[in-house]
Amino acid sequence: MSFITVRNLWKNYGDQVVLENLNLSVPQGEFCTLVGASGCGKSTFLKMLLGQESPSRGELLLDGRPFPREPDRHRGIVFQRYSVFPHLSVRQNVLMGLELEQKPVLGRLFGRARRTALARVDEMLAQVGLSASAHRWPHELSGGMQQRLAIAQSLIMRPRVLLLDEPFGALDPGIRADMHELLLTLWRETGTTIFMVTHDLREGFYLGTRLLVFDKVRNDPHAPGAYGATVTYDQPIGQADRRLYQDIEASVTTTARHQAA
Ligand SMILES: Nc1ncnc2c1ncn2[C@@H]1O[C@H](COP(=O)(O)OP(=O)(O)OP(=O)(O)O)[C@@H](O)[C@H]1O
Repeated sequence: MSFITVRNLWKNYGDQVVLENLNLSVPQGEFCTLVGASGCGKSTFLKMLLGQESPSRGELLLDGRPFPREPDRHRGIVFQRYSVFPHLSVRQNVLMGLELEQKPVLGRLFGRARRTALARVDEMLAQVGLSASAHRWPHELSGGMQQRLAIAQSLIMRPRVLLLDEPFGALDPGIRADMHELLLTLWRETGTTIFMVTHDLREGFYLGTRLLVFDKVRNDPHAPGAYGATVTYDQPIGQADRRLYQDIEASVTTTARHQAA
């Protein structure tokens, strides 16, 4: 059964076609990795899944119903940077979502409700290895720790869909490897459906259960905005071979060169 259905989806900004004719059917618990040349509309697609942007044409369905037009607790997002609140401690950053959910006006929990929420927060911090940093400020954390915090902040809300926009792009290779293992563990534990944008095809192959390549099939050098990108490869990972890897890398590089020209 399709959890997320994308049907004949288009997105334009003014005269510029960014995405054209996207069609996907994604079951619950899938880990989709999205790759493609810069400017191919990967982040725009995530923003539509989040409810921050709406499609120009076509359908986006969650459990067979139109996607909520506003971001909500069922969809979490982590960006490459700046996903956390700099003026809140680590613990408060993770607590805030629960407080706003339960007390949308006051934004604060008291008494037993607060103790229960804090117990959940502390458990989440332990899962991402940040227990010892609970009372620190985000600027006191390394890049990897900040991304752990951003992931904790999203997952505490138990989102049905987790959107990751190049979450490890700014991290050193060693830290990235640790983050990969952490993310895979959390994904297996929570069963959440993930869409993750990456510029690293290897990372896409390693983490995902399904690889989606965004690319332009048509290009008019005189009218660069006339055609948008679409999904050119939709590949279950595991059945992928070296030849496919090379084909995808070549097609993405060719489009990147066209965009830069
Ligand atoms: N709010 C907006 N208004 C107008 N144009 C936009 C807006 N958001 C994105 N675009 C344009 O849409 C195109 C796709 O942008 P998007 O950020 O989705 O690409 P991307 O594939 O995620 O790129 P990158 O890999 O560099 O992050 C770009 O040409 C961008 O300039």
